[in-house]
Amino acid sequence: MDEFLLQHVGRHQQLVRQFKPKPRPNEGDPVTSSNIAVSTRIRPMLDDETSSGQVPAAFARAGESGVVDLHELRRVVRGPPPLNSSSFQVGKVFGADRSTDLIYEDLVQPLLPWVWEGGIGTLFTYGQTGSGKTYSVSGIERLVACALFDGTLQGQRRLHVSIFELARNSAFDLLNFRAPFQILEDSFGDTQLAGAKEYKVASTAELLALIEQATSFRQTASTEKNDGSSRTHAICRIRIQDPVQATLDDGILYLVDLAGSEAARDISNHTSERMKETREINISLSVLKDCIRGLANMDNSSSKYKKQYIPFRQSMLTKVLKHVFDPSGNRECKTAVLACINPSLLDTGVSKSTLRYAEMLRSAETKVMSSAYNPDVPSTWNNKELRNYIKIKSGSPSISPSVLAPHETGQQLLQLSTSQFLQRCLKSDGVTGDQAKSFHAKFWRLHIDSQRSSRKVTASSKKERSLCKNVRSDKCSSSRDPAFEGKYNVPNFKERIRPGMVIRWTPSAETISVSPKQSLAVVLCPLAEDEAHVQCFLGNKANEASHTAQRYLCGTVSSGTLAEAYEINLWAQVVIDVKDMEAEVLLEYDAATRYYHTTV
Ligand SMILES: Nc1ncnc2c1ncn2[C@@H]1O[C@H](COP(=O)(O)OP(=O)(O)OP(=O)(O)O)[C@@H](O)[C@H]1O
Repeated sequence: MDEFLLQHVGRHQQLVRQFKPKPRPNEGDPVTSSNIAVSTRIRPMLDDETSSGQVPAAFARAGESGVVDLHELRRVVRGPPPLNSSSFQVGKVFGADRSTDLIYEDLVQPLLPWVWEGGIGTLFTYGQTGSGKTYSVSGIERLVACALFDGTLQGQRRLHVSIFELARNSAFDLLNFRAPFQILEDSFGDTQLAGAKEYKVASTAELLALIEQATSFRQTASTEKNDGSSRTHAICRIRIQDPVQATLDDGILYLVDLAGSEAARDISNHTSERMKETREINISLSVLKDCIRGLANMDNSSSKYKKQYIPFRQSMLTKVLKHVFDPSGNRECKTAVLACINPSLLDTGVSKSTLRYAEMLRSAETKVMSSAYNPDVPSTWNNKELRNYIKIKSGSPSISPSVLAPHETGQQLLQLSTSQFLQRCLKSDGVTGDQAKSFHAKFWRLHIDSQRSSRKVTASSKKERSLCKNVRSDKCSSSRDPAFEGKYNVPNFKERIRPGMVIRWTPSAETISVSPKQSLAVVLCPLAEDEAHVQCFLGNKANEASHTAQRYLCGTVSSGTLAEAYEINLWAQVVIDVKDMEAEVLLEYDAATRYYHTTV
């Protein structure tokens, strides 16, 4: 495939120059107060890539913030290869000309006041091998080391640092000659590093010296893509303790540089030992992806009722990142994710997968904002509504809304630990401990009361959401619509209906009670005129009707978390009349996300 792509770089560049992007549907204002910020960095092409004839195929879209365009060339039997373009929406895109300083200012700097005040903040980078994860994290670590001691953050704090790596599902201490240690969950559900060294640091220079020491111990190897490839996940954990209020939770900042995923092409020359190591890395990244999927599928507006299984205990990496993924976690955390992309034409497949997960995480952040405002349900309040409540209901003197909730939503304030909540209240002039406790109790009472009646709310918002999903799938592109068939003299799809074909359909008045919301379905088998139900899938009966059947048993197709991503539910079936079928739809399976996508 590489050879084919390199042979056609000229055509690729010409088609990319002619590419006219379709504007992405307006997804509303960018989310600014959510707990997860997702950005993408497209690194520059490296000299050896350019000299081997590779060209860039991933671009930040000009004029549309947060959109990445990815252009592949598709191999066809006859004729010149066409361009297959996909676009992805993330929070921000940092193109090849953007510096690490800029990424730090945008993604990580906002985490620092948060962890300084006792919150948990995490930055993790992911992406294929050689995509610039270590380059980005090491730059960011240096900037964090400066910012923590430059006096901008107010108040006295004690800082403690551990740096370790995860390899083969075990943990090794990079500040203690790679000594192995245990990662355990304590009875409060918090992750503990049992046996890892933790150093107290009092200056930028001390912190930088520890980071450098850890880097020298980190396990690297040469890969097809990267001479100094990190073959482990490296984690720098900075614990921030307030010596004046020792009973408060410590703030924790995690800076995580993940090992890169390797495509089949990258591992062709691996020894069996390296293959084993690659398998372990891929397993832990796959669990991470399952956790991202779980997080994206979780409905934050009703999380207490719609339990989503997030398998964060299945790998050491996600155990360490438990605070990011555990839906029942008792501390609010903020997470910044940097999805790193190698722009080369040869890497579009893996880049696509990286970007799909970035989109999934972004959909997790948008859901936090999705529930409609209800004055009796604190979890539906945005920051302005929350501040208003604090101003009116916090007693006299009133608690300062900008100190208690500088940027949080109601849902986020509920996730704040009690000690953090009280500590913030006490910063307002004249507010006593009793007043702070009583306001905390009042806020929580309102939340608990709202939960008792929220089952009804959940049911109705579920209905709204599935209607939205319907609108989205109605818009899905059909590559075999009647216009196409007429123009290119292809037999009408209704003459070609066969098992496995995906069709778009509109439920008629009779079928609407069966499945009012489905608009895509996969054909399973024809039904004879008199057959109300399929009786035997293995015998002749179910399938003996001719291909001119008027009704088909079909599996339903539901929308996934991403736009234009679908899941096929063979077990949820519906009988569809041919007259209700509108067009054939081509879906492409993406093994990485385990969703089907409409082909471009
Ligand atoms: N933004 C950038 N500007 C210039 N060079 C970069 C940039 N990002 C990465 N590089 C270079 O690309 C190469 C690969 O980067 P890096 O080692 O950070 O990749 P990685 O994603 O950490 O890879 P792995 O997963 O294999 O560890 C390095 O030589 C690095 O210096």
